[in-house]
Amino acid sequence: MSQLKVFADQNPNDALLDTTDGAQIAAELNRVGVLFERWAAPGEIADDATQEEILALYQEDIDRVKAKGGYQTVDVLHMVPTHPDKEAMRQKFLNEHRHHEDEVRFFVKGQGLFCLHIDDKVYQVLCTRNDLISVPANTPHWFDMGPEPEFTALRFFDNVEGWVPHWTESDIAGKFDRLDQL
Ligand SMILES: CSCCC(=O)/C(O)=C/O
Ligand SMILES: [Fe+2]
Ligand code: NI
Repeated sequence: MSQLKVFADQNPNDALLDTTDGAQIAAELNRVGVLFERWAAPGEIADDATQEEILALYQEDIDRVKAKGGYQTVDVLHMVPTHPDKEAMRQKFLNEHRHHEDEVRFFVKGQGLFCLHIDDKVYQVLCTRNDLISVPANTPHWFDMGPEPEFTALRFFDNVEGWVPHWTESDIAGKFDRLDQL
C-alpha cells in the first residue's frame, strides 16, 4: 500500500504525518510541488512481459505525461532480488542527489521508497503498483529499493542521456529509516 511519512529533517525519529490515504498523499505532496497520481490498472501483466509490451499497455498514459511535461524518452527499469548488481545499485540511489530534470517514475509492479528533502522537511513516499510520482528538477532526494528489490518502473526523461545524478555530499540519507525498516 502507498504511504507518506513527513519528518522535520533534523528529527528522523518522529513522523509529523503518517498516512496511507491516496488523496491525502497527493494533496500533501502537491503542496510542495510534487505530483502524485494513482492510475487504474490496465489489466494483468504477465511476469515475462517484454518492455515493448509494457510500454504498449500504458501508451495512452505515457503520451499524456510526455506531452504535459515535454519528456522525450521513456524506459523500463526492471529490478529483481536475483539481480547481480542489486547492492551496488541500491547504494548508488541511497546517496542524496539532484537531477537537472524532473524525476518522473511510474510503478508498473513492486515498490520503492522515495525520500524528498524539501525545505526543512523529509517526505518519505512509499510508491507501490500503479503510483506515478513526479519530483521537480533540482529537488534533493534519495531512493531505497530495499535489500531484496522487486519493481518494474517507467522512467521519463527530458534528455537522451537518461539518468544523470548530481550528488549533494550530504549524509542525511543515512539518518532516516530504509525500506526494510518501515
Ligand atoms: C524507480 S526508478 C530508480 C530510481 C531513480 O531513478 C532515482 O533517480 C532515484 O532517485
Ligand atoms: Fe533520483
Ligand atoms: Ni549539476
